[in-house]
Amino acid sequence: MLELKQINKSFNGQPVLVDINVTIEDGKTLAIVGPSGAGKTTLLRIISGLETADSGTMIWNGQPTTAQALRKEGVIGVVFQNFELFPNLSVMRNITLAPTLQGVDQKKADETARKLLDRLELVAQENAYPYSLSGGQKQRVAIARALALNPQILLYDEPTSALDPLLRENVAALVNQFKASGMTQVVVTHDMDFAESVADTTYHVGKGGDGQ
Ligand SMILES: Nc1ncnc2c1ncn2[C@@H]1O[C@H](COP(=O)(O)OP(=O)(O)OP(=O)(O)O)[C@@H](O)[C@H]1O
Repeated sequence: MLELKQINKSFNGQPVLVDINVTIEDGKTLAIVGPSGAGKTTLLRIISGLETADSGTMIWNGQPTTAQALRKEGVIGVVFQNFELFPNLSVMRNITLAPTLQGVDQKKADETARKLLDRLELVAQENAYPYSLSGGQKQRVAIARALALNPQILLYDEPTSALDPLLRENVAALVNQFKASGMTQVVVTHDMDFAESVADTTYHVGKGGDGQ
């Protein structure tokens, strides 16, 4: 369980997040919702260690920690809004690059990647380059890449916004499939229908007070 307590963040003197208290429960899906500009992405970036809070604490399984420490330990995986795939690498290499940089041998990394490609229906795309993939395929590669590092919490930033609306149900099915296998997930979205279709708990950013 990851707890965020009294998180505050301002940009240029403008408060964006004020006293945020949120708990990410093991095996559950938390949706972080709120209007545009409310600070959803900022909160996700703080949880994933890409942004630093001005104040507040994080507690991981009862122990005080920092997002940077969690990131270093590989606790958190992130699926970015625009997927952020490496354009000059094949699907396979996109998935295996980080594990091999972390010391996993190439053969083992390839083996893990092939299992993920199979699970995410990307076997035929193994040698393809990102430019040739559909939006849904790019997103599944981004998910496979995050899962290759075996994170304990998977965060998604606006997973439906870069996709054809018809694919929304596919993403929801995938998130729910991961939940069934025990994954802890956090989904940042402004899409309330999507949030409802995946979330065990919904946290409202930008309403003031404790939105959980
Ligand atoms: N690096 C930054 N420097 C300055 N201001 C920032 C920075 N990042 C975010 N902001 C500001 O913080 C506020 C919240 O932004 P954020 O992207 O977290 O909102 P959001 O709820 O995710 O919005 P959207 O749904 O439109 O993506 C906005 O006013 C934004 O301009």
